[in-house]
Amino acid sequence: REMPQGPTNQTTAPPAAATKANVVILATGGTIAGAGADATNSATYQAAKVPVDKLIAAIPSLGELANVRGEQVFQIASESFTNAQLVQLAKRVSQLLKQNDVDGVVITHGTDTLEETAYFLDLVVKSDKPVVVVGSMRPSTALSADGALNLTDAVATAANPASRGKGVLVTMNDEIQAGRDVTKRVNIKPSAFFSQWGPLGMVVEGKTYWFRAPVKRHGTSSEFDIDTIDTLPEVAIVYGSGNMNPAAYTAAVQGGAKAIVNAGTGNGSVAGYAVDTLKDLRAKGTIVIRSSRVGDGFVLRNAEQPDDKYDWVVAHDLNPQKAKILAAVAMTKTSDTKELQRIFWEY
Ligand SMILES: NC(=O)C[C@H](N)C(=O)O
Repeated sequence: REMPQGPTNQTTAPPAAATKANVVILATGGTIAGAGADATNSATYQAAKVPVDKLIAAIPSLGELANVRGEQVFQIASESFTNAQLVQLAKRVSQLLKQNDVDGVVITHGTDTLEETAYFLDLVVKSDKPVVVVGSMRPSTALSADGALNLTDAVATAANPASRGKGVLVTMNDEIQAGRDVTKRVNIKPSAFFSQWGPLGMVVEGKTYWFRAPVKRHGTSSEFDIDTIDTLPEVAIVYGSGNMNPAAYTAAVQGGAKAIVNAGTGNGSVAGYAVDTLKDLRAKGTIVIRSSRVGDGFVLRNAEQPDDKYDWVVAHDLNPQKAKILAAVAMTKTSDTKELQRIFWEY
């Protein structure tokens, strides 16, 4: 849009560029950078195709919210994210946030594992500056594509000093969610992201509106720091179901897992016929963490299973994929189960 010209309009001119926040957009791929063959292709497309400079250029109004610049970190679909990439991305975020000329960071990301990355950054990036992770459910080539507005909301949130100290945030479908709590709940609609504790706020027409703030440890109050983490231990999730095969637990450990997150039925329960397998693995050193395949609620210690007696850990309200992230981060420091349980209560 054209800005007013000439001396008579000077008092109504937008704020000078120097007063705007500097936001770096780190692009990693995903559907937000996806492209389909036709505008009717909302679900059939290739993720991770459009480079970050093109994403930014497609939304000229971003420049009214902040001084933005892009950096292509990866170009992948998020289901292909590895621990090595998580570490590399977090180190880059940490490095950027230490710069005086960076006020906030936005990360464009596939939605499949967006919740893992957001929680990981929440735990290990020691800064109060806003970090916002964003994706889209439809590629930019589709009718009613959601990426441009989600990215606009992310930049608006990252540029706003009110977003500082609230942990890593996620902007999807007009909402501002806590990176710790949010999870992908629907695999095909723009309203895909949900937190059982509710969104923190909303973004409407480039303005943020806040209603709550996280209480769990994160950012500068976290004991973890990406600057001292180079690798993450292997953690496996084993899914509970009726008539499940306990050999899945053993196979995970044989495959290199140092911890198993049990995506248990109900309140993180374990089939009676599988208990001995898990007790045996724990006796040989594997960390056993009880989470639940049920989306909401939280696993209670010593309910369903005697965790004190078996020396198991409970995942609190973290779903299995979030519990996997916290376990991996925590185990860079300790394999003491009392310490691990403390960490699961606090983060
Ligand atoms: N909507 C998406 O972004 C899904 C895609 N598979 C990804 O996670 O990269």
